[in-house]
Amino acid sequence: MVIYSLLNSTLKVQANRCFLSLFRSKITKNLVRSMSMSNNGPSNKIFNKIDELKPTFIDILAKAVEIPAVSSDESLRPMVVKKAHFLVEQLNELGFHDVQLKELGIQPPPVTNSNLKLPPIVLARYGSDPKKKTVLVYGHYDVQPASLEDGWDSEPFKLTVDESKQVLKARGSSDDTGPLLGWLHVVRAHRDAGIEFPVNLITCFEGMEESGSLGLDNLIAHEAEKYFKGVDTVCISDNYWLGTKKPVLTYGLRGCNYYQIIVEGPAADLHSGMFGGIIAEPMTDLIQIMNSLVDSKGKILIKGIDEMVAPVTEKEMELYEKIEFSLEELQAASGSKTELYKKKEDILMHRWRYPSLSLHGIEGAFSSAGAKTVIPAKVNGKFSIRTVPDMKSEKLTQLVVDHCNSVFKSLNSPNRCKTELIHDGDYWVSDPFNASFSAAAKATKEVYGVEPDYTREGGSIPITLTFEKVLKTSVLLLPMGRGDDGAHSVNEKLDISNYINGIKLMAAYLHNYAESPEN
Ligand SMILES: C[C@H](N)C(=O)N[C@@H](Cc1c[nH]cn1)C(=O)O
Ligand SMILES: [Zn+2]
Ligand SMILES: [Zn+2]
Repeated sequence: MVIYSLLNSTLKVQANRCFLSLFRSKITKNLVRSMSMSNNGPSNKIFNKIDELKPTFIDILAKAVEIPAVSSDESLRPMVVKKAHFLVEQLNELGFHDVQLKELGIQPPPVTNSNLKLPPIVLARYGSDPKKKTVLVYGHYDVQPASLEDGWDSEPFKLTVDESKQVLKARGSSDDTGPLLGWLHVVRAHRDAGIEFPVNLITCFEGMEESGSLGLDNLIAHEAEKYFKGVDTVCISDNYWLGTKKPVLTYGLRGCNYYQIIVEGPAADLHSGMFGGIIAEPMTDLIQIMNSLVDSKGKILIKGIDEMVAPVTEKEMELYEKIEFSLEELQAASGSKTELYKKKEDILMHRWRYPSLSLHGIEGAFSSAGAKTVIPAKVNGKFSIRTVPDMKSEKLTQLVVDHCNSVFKSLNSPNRCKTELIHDGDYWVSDPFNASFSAAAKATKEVYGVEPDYTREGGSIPITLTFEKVLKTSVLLLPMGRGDDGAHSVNEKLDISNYINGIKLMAAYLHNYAESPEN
């Protein structure tokens, strides 16, 4: 009744005036949606269709993961581009319109091939009804590297359907090819079931997320008033439940600053029998510097970082108490009992709201089997720092570079040393009680029968804050996979139930958001 009279008065205002302010047009859009969707929520019909389409969804995932779209491997860049084209085919087949591949130009240094093109952004629309809300869905089609030698039980770029465990195993199954395809499957299910799509959908799929989302900030700024004009909210499905049983909605991410320390000296790799003991070895210098960054308890040893971290508040402490968490599940996910903390609060805080520094590897070092007696001439040590409020990227980089330079200086080495930022991406923390989160909480109840937990994530999705700031919209993180999926690790998997229920969750979320009286 209230809705009707409000709607009537809004429509009268419309009739009496020749224009609509942005504010009024938003209210009208919401009320019209409330009315038309009220008897029509996410029906069993769409859920049944999603169940029916399960073999098709698995088939499409199999085709997608076969393309080794590793963004960090320059030699595989054509494969990343091939996967973008694969998505374009899918989008066209489903009836998306205005499908565009947006080029981002040449990859900035540090890069080996100075003419390397960044992979394109895949933009597409499904519907453009001014009476409907517009949801932008972001996902990434690039993946982390993977090879059998890393210890995979099966070929990483071939989907293994493990019937006994009911899982889909392949690189990208959970991060992020499976969830990205989920949005396309929601469209297919609506189309095949003959159900009207509840919102206008815009896709923004990138191929550089695993390598710092290079170029995407600029594209979002450029398209804010063009392709992305009118976006009411952004939804990202590119993270995971905290554990293996309870669905979650995520309202925070850590940022990531990725660095390399390059140490070089000799003109070429040398025989350690001939030169060992008589020249300064780059690797020896590098190890000293890397060893000075973090201790075995995870404490960052670079001065000035702790001072940048926002203090814990009492209110924040209460949030951790409510969250369901199992130490055993964490141990199963890591395949070990090597955790540094035992208490839930300590573990969650150190994953979500404190920075961490991880040493990733050394390019140029001997790393194969056998016992090669070589002195590497040039080595690049790679490490990253997960950032949290209120750390500032530029200040952090200054602290890191000063620290590495000072340690190198103390070695009195004749070698050359340079420390540089490879890429950075901001942390993000949001209000988890806006219309988008409410729609997702309702959807979670409808699909899983439970209220979700509200979590933050230790990982990073560099572009999240940009969407929020530049498009001036809310952003929701709606994960599909579980905490033990093995993203970035060996034998990455997505449970079949998470894949199918995740698609239902996306569908229910879009319907609920469309019906919501607010934006
Ligand atoms: C959480 C997301 N699925 C993810 O894996 N993000 C990467 C992004 C990244 C890569 N370099 C810096 N950030 C991550 O958190 O490692
Ligand atoms: Zn990832
Ligand atoms: Zn991801």
